Amino acid sequence: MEFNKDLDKSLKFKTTKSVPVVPTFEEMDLKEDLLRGVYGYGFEAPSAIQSRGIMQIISGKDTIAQAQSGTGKTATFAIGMLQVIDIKKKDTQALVLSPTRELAMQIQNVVKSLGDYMNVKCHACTGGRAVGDDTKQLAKGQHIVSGTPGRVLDMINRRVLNTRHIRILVMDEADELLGKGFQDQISDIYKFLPPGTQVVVVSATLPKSVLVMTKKFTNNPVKILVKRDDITLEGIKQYYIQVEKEDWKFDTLCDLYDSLTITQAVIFCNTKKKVDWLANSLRKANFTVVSMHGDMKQEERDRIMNEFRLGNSRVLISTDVWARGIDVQQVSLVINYDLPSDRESYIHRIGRSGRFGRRGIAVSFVTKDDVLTLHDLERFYTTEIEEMPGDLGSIM
Ligand SMILES: Nc1ncnc2c1ncn2[C@@H]1O[C@H](COP(=O)(O)OP(=O)(O)OP(=O)(O)O)[C@@H](O)[C@H]1O
Repeated sequence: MEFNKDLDKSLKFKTTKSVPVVPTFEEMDLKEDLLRGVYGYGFEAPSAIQSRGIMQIISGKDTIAQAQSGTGKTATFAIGMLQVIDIKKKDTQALVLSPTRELAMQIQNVVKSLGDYMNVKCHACTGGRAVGDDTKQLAKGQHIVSGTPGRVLDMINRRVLNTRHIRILVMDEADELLGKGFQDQISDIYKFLPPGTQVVVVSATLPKSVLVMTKKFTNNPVKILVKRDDITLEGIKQYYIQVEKEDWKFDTLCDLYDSLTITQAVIFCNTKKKVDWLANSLRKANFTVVSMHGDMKQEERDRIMNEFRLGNSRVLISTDVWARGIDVQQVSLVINYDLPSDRESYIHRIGRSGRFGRRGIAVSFVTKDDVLTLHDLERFYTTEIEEMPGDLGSIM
């Protein structure tokens, strides 16, 4: 009996008591050139997760950091890493893993910007590019590597990425990385890291099954967690539109098009094929859209990302390759043309809007078959998804 009780206790996950809140960046005692980088990037005060997480990471403790979408998790681990690396040494001292190439590159950019005055070298090590380029870049010495699991593992196996001096591993979107698709690669990479490597686990969603799994990688971690009913953001209003059947979605979307272009919008479909079909159909109907998914060549993906980030294209259609982490502040509207197939994806998708306190709107198209899934989302996150009032333009 005793044993079971203990096991039960060990499976309870709660935010660690006594995680201090540090209200300003000055009080974090950061290196001067890092602090300059933080202000230079335009940050004035730390967000909730930054006030709690940065110092824990700097202290060297394994850290599980959960916070709502768009609330500054990237800078939490970026500032943490930049503070602890020794810039005088050329070795790779920190490794960040994330599930998509675009996210790994975005993280590289954030690290380089925050670490600009430190002259940090940070390389994005992602699939879809020439291996030779990685080899060249890594040979120059990179303090921090931000990559996708497959390419990172490949570079380690080829002895191009030396793991001997790595002291911190960040798993961004950790629940995705520890899911079926990446689990084995993550375990393989982990085996190459020096014993005692500090592990930082980050995501907006951390289901219990994943928290259980983190036990394999972490040692008595500090936990900063969000209760399930606090995961959805007040600033993102959630609506649904009931459509009789699948065929009606297209006309519904066409009716909304003008509102989509007021700022920028992302439309999610569940398959690559459907993304292609929807993009082509909209273009045939004379609407301007761009699309992106994992079967496209990397140069094409890069081009679309650039155009979208610049605001030159306003409506992007994509798969869940775009669901996590991607930060384009001008996105204020997310459409689920298809409802996502899991609860976590819903949170990540709608979180592409409403970045850092901005307002966002999420609209899900719901057929009769989806009604139960929609109710499940409402119940699970204790949130309200209302029927969309007539005119989207009027609520934007
Ligand atoms: N302290 C800050 N002050 C002002 N802006 C900030 C601050 N921290 C982060 N931001 C901005 O907030 C936006 C969202 O940050 P970030 O992408 O790190 O969110 P996230 O928590 O990782 O979200 P997601 O769960 O979607 O990955 C970014 O544009 C970032 O530059």
